[in-house]
Amino acid sequence: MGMINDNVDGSTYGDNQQSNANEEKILVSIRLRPLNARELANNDVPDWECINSTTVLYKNSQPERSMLPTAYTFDKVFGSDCSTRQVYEEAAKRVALSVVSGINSSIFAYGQTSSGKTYTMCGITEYTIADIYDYIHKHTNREFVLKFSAMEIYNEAVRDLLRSDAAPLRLLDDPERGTVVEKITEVTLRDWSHLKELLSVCEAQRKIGETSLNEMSSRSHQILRLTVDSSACEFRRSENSSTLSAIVNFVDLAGSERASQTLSAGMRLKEGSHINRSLLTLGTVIRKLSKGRNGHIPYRDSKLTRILQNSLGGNARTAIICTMSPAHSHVEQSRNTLFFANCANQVSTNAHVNVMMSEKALVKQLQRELARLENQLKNLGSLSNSCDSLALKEKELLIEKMDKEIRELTQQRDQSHSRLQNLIQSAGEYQGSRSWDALSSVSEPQEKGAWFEEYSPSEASEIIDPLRLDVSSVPHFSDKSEGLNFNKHEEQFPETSEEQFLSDDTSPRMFIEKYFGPDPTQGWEKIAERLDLSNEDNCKDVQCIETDTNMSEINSETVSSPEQVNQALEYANMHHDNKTLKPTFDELEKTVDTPSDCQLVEQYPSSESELSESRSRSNSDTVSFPGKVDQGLENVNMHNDDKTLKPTVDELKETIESPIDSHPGEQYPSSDSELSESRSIGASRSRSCSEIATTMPLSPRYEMEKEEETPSIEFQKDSPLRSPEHNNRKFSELESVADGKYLHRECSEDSFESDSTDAKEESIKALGLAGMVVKSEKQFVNKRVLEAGPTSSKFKKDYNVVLVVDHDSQKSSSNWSTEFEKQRAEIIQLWDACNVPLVYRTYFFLVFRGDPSDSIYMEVELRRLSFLKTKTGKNDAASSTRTMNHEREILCKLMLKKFSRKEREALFQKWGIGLKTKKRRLQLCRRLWTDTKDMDHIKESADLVAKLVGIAELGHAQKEIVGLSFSTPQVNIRSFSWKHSTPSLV
Ligand SMILES: Nc1ncnc2c1ncn2[C@@H]1O[C@H](COP(=O)(O)OP(=O)(O)OP(=O)(O)O)[C@@H](O)[C@H]1O
Repeated sequence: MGMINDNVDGSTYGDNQQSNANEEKILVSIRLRPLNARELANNDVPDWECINSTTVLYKNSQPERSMLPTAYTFDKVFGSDCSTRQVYEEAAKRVALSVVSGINSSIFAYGQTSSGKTYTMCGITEYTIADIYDYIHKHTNREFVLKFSAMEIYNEAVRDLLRSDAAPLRLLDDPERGTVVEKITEVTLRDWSHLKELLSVCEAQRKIGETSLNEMSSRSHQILRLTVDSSACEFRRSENSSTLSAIVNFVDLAGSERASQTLSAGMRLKEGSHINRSLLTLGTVIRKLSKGRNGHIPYRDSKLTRILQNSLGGNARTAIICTMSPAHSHVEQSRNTLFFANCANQVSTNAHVNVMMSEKALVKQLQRELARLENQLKNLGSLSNSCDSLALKEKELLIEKMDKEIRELTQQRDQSHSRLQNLIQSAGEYQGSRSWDALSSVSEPQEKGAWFEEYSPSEASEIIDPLRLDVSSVPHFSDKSEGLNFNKHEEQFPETSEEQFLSDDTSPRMFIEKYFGPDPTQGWEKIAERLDLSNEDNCKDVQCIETDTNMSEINSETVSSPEQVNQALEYANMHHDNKTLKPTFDELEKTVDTPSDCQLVEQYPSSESELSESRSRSNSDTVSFPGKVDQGLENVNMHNDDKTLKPTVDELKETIESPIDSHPGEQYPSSDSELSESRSIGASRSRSCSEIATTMPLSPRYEMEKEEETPSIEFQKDSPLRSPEHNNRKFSELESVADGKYLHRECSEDSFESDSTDAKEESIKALGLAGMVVKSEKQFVNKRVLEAGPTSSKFKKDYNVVLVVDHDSQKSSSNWSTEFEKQRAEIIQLWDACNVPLVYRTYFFLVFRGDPSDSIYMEVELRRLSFLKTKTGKNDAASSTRTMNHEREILCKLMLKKFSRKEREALFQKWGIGLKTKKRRLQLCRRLWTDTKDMDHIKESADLVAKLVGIAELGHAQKEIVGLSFSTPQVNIRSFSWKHSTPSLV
C-alpha cells in the first residue's frame, strides 16, 4: 500500500494553497484543579478563577503583580469543579476523533508537576478510545484496524512501554512519515478491553517517582499512540481499494518543576533537569511557531519535539490542555503555563486526510497526478512562450522607434551640417559680402539688426546658434547659389523653444548637436574646401585683370607680400568712413602703396610726385583701383535707396576724391584727373579684389604680425620677389594677392569670366579667408615661380603663388603659445563686446586650447569679431544684450536641473554668492563670462556653462574626433582637408 496525504476536504496533499486553506490553530484550554490536601493544609489560597468558559482571572491583586495581566482567554477554560469528561468533550474530543477520518491528531497535557496532567490525560485517552470504538460500532460499512504503541522519553531516552526490557529506541527520519521510532511495539487491538490491558501495562512501565509535590510524579513524557486504519468494506478486497490511516497521540508530559519546590536531589534532580530541558525546547518550538515560523525551529533539540514534530505546527490536529494548580504558592509556574498556552494558541497546523491506497489505485492516482502536472507544465510553457513573443514584439517596436529616431536625428544632423557649412562659409565671407553690399548698395531695405532676431523663430535656438549672426551679416548671399538660402534653412530648421531646450527628451547636449552639429568646428572643413573654390575663382578674376590690363607689364617688382596686403587692408579698415563702414579709396590706395618693411604712415610716399612716380612704374595700380571705384559708383547709382546706410554717389565721390584730413591720405592722389585716368584704365576689370581690399576688416593680430617674432607670410627671402626694389609695391600685385593667389590656387588664363558677379562673390569669399590663413615664415613659393624667376611673362603664366601655413614653425616657436594666449584673450574681450552667446564662447574656449592647428580658427574668429564689433549698432547691442540676458536665464534654469541642492550651494560659495540672498542662481549666471581679463574666471565660467549645457566632454578629444588636430607640422591650405591627419603638401 502507498500513502497519499489528502486534505480533510479530499484534496491532494502538497497543494500549498489548499493546505493553507486547512490551516487551523492548536486548540488550547486551561484546566484548574482543586487545591489538593497539601495546599489546603498549607492554607494556600487559589489565585486563579475561571470567570467564564474562556477566561481565567488572576484574583490576587498584590501590588508587585499589578503590571502583569490578570485575565487570560483561551479556547476553553475549566474550573476546578469541571469533570474530565467535560474537558474531553469540549477540549479534546473533536481533535482526537479526527483520527477516524484519516487525520492525524494529538492531545497534549502540559503543566507544572502535580497540576493534574496524568489525571486529565488518563481520562481523555479512555474517553477517546471509547468514542472511537463507539464510532467503529456505528460505522459498520467500514472496516477499522486499530494499532496501539506506547513510549516514554525518560532522561532523553525513548523507551517502549509495551516491552519490559529497558533498551532505548532509536529515532529514524522517514521521508514519508517523518520521525519514526525504530522497532517500537505496535499492537493491533482486538477490542476495547485489549487496549485497557495495554494501557495498564504502560502505566506500570512508566517511570514514576515521588517528589515533595507529587507522590506519584511522572518522571517521563509519555506518548500513547493509537493508529486507526479504515477502509470501505465493499472495496476491502478490491485492487482499487483505499484506506484512511491516521494516528492519534495522547501525550502526557512530565511536569515542569523547581528543584527548590520539589526538593529534588540525586536521580530526581537529574530527571527534573531532563524534564525541564525538554520542556524548554517544547516551549521554544511553540514560541517560534507562534511567531510565524521565522527562524530555525529547534525540533531536533529534544526527542520529544522531534517525535511530535507533526503535531507541533505539522499536519496533525492538535489540542493542548494546560493544567494548573490555582494555589497561590504555584503562581509563578501557573504564569509560565499560561505564557506557554498563550504561545500555543497562536500556532497553526495543517491537517490532512491520510489515504492509504492499493498499488493499482496508487498507480492510477499517480497517473492522474502526472497528467495534471504535465498540463500545468504545458500551460506554463505556453505562458512563457507568449511572454517571450511579447518581449520580442516590444523589442522590435523599440528597435523600430530607435531606427526612426536615428533617421530623424541623422536628418537633423545633416540639416545642421548643411546649415553650419553655409554659416561658417559666411563667417569667412561676410566681411566681403558686407563690403560688397556696402559698395554695391544692394537693394537690402535696411541693415540687419540684432543677430538673433533675424533668422530664428525662437530665442532659445538663437542663443545657442551664434553663427546665425553671420547669417544676418550676409543677407546678400541668401538668394545666391550654393545653398546659401538662409530663409530656406530657416524653414527646414525645426522651431524650438526654451521648454524644448530644457525638456528631458532633448538634453542640452543633444540640443547643441541638433543645432550646432556634433561639433560646430566641423564646418571649418568646408571653409578649407571653399578656400579652394574661391581661390580658383579668384584666379579667374586675376586672369581677367591680366586680360584687360596687359599683365605683361607687370614685373616681379610689383608683387607685394601678403603681409603688406594685410597691413594695407588693416590700415584701410581702421580709417573707414563711419557712415559707410568702409575706408575711402584714397586710404586704400595709400595703404596699398605703403612699403611693407616700414611703418605704414612713415613709409608712405610723402608727396604726390612720389606717388605718381611710384605709379608710373606700373600701370597695374591705375588699373585695378579705379576699377573698384567705378564699381562702387555704379553700384551706388543702382542701389542708392538707403541714404542712411549706404553711401550716396556724392558721399562716395567725396570719399574717393577727398582724403581724410587726419590721415596721411592727404598725400594721396586727389585730382579728378588721376581718378579718371584710373577709371579709364580699369573700367572693365573685375570688381572683386579691390572691393574686398577696401572693406577687409583686420584684427589687431595683424599688427602683431608686423613684429618680427610673429610668424607672418613672406616670400622666400632668396626669391627675386623679395628683392629690395620690391618695396615699391604695386596695387596690381596687391590685388593679385587679395584675389587669392596667395592662398594657393594655380591660375588658368582661360578659366574665368570678367566682371562676373559670381567671381566677385567668390573673390570676396576668398579674400575673407585669405587673411586668416596667410602667415608663414620661410614659406615656399611655387617652385615654378622660383625656378622661372620674376620674369613677367613667366610670372603671368605661372601666377600661382602658393602659401602654406607652417604649423611646424608655429609649433617649434615658443611664440605660438604666447600668441595663442594673446589671441584668445583678445577674442574673449571681443566676445564680451559683441555679446556673443555664452554657449558659443564656451564651446570655442573648450575646443581650442593652443594647439598649433588652432591658429586658423583663432584667426577667423578674431576677424569675425573685429568686424562685428565695428558694425554693431546701438540697436544691435540692445537686442543682443536682451538675448544674452535670456541666455543667462536659461542657464539659470538649467542649473536647477543639472545640479543638486548641495552642488548648487557649493557653487554659490565658490562664486561668492550668499546662500541666503535672493535669486542666487541668476546672480551666478549673470557673473559668468563677465571678468574677461581674468582667465581663471573665464575657465570656471566655461566649465560651468559646459556642464550646464552638456558639452563638458568636449575638448581636444572631440576635436580629434572630427579631425581637427594635425599631427603633421605643415598644412597646405590648398589641400585643406581637416579630416586627414596627414594632409599633404602641394
Ligand atoms: N481535577 C482534579 N480533580 C481532583 N484531583 C485531581 C485533579 N487533578 C489532579 N488531581 C490529583 O492531583 C494529584 C496529581 O495529579 P497528577 O499526577 O495528574 O499530576 P501531574 O501533573 O501528572 O503531576 P506530575 O507532573 O508530577 O506527574 C493526583 O493525586 C490527582 O488525583
